[in-house]
Amino acid sequence: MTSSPGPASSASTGSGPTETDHRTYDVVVLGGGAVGENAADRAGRGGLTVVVVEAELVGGECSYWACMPSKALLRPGAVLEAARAVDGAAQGVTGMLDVGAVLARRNSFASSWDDAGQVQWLESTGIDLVRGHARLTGPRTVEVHHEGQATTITARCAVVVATGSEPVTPEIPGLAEAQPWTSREATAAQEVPDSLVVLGGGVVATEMATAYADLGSTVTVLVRGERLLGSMEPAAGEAVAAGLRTRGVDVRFGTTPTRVTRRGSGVEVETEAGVVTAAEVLVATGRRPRSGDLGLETVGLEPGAPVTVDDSLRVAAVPEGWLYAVGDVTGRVATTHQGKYDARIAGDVIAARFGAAAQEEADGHVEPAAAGEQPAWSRYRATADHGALTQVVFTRPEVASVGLTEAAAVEAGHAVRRVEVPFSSVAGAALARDEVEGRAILVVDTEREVLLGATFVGPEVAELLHAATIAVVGEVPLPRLWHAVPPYPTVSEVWLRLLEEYGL
Ligand SMILES: Cc1cc2nc3c(=O)[nH]c(=O)nc-3n(C[C@H](O)[C@H](O)[C@H](O)COP(=O)(O)OP(=O)(O)OC[C@H]3O[C@@H](n4cnc5c(N)ncnc54)[C@H](O)[C@@H]3O)c2cc1C
Ligand SMILES: NC(=O)c1ccc[n+]([C@@H]2O[C@H](COP(=O)([O-])OP(=O)(O)OC[C@H]3O[C@@H](n4cnc5c(N)ncnc54)[C@H](O)[C@@H]3O)[C@@H](O)[C@H]2O)c1
Repeated sequence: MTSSPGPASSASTGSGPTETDHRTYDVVVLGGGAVGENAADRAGRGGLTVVVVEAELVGGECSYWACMPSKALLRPGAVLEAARAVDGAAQGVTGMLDVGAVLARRNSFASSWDDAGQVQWLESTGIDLVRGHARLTGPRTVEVHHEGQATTITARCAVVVATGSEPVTPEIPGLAEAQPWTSREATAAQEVPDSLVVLGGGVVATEMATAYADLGSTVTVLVRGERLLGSMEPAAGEAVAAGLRTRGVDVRFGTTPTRVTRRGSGVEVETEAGVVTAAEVLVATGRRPRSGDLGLETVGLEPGAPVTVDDSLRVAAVPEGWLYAVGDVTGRVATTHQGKYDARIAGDVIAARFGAAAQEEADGHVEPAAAGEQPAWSRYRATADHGALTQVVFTRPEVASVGLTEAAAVEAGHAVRRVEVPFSSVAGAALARDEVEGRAILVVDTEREVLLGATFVGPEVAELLHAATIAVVGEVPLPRLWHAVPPYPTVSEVWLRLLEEYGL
């Protein structure tokens, strides 16, 4: 163990990996996505030598094929629509989206799929990068293969798995052979197809249906179940379905394809209710942990399964506490911000157990800070993963949620009251756009009079969410929230309406 970040030991004399390259670091992070980067950064700040192993682009899915490019595709349509929603401004907005400019701006937000900037950031933090596909070969040992060469890396302290997730393609006859789009093609496309069939009713399906409708595609969404955004409040899915239909999207519920065939310049999607043809088909039916080819079996774990962790992000099933996992691969969270939260905690736990501070404590015979179970809301325990997850769906209307839905709260055994108000009761919302739509929902624990969850559905509600998150995480009693006065005339006055509706 070294006491400060710096060059780690290496058996290699050359500058790059060779066939006999063997390196040793305090911490080895498998996967350089946004989440892995954060774990590496926090461990490094704690005085440990760290290497990140990355098979594709440093920055991962979020930077190049997920959050950033998808939001860049969605934003221009949202801005145009916001202007059109206000009389006086609407008259000044007479044109359509400039599709070429939208795609060019998206390219820029995806750094043109070049990770030089993120590599530079790694270098600036003193974290080393090894490119290639990593596999565990046993406790604390990783082998990396890249362009015919192998590097063996030994971790003195910890290995962190941060390899993300990959899309699932359902077993529909002909679908795989039809070479469907996944979220990668949808977020990176350089041309807009005339028409698009989307399979799925979750976040990717609704966001990409919105984006491609904005860009001029004729979009059909085939949903297996009876609602969109099934894990959120039902009102969210209903509003998003209505919003998509208003924008010309054909949303069909209770529809599962029976066969998909690519013919000439398009695809035919057969369903029990008839055939849908389109230029492309996008599969947006969920993701699975990217853990199938990671050597998990060498340390007693199941390849392909989520890498299950405890609240310190440690893989408890592996003895001696050297294996950690963060991000999508854990099956615990599926957003960048929640993955990064876990990564900050994992990095801090590792630094506290093995870093310079831990050394000082151990020398003084004091128990290292992150050993053992930590109290709720400790910086070494991912408490927010249970009951305070946040998410924004960038559809129109937007959906922003934190914590438990009413159904989840009831199922968890809480005494619950649902409080709901329309944005039409808020002066600031009427100023923001001429036709006010949307609603705010609170889920209140009536025994403790604190919030268990909140959902906002409406235009540009994303920025309203953090106040709710603070109330949930801070377990702020509603009578105290009464003293948090929202300015007039802002949309945040919806908080006042909600508390009045509750009876304060
Ligand atoms: C279309 C879309 C839009 C999204 N939009 C949002 C959003 O707006 N906001 C949000 O919070 N979340 C969003 N998400 C979710 C978000 O992208 C993920 O939660 C996030 O990328 C997970 O980060 P991660 O670091 O765990 O995994 P990834 O970003 O997948 O990173 C994992 C990295 O590990 C590397 N890797 C994998 N296996 C190996 C190996 N064996 N050896 C070496 N390297 C390996 C990969 O190449 C990759 O770079 C979106 C997802 C999709 C699909
Ligand atoms: N704004 C954001 O935060 C954002 C945006 C996009 C994606 N993401 C994350 O990425 C993850 C993946 O998104 P997603 O939309 O692919 O998954 P999802 O789990 O949100 O939705 C999957 C959808 O596919 C349906 N489905 C599943 N199997 C099917 C089958 N065999 N046939 C037909 N339909 C089927 C489900 O019923 C559901 O409607 C999500 O967990 C989400 O958190 C986040």
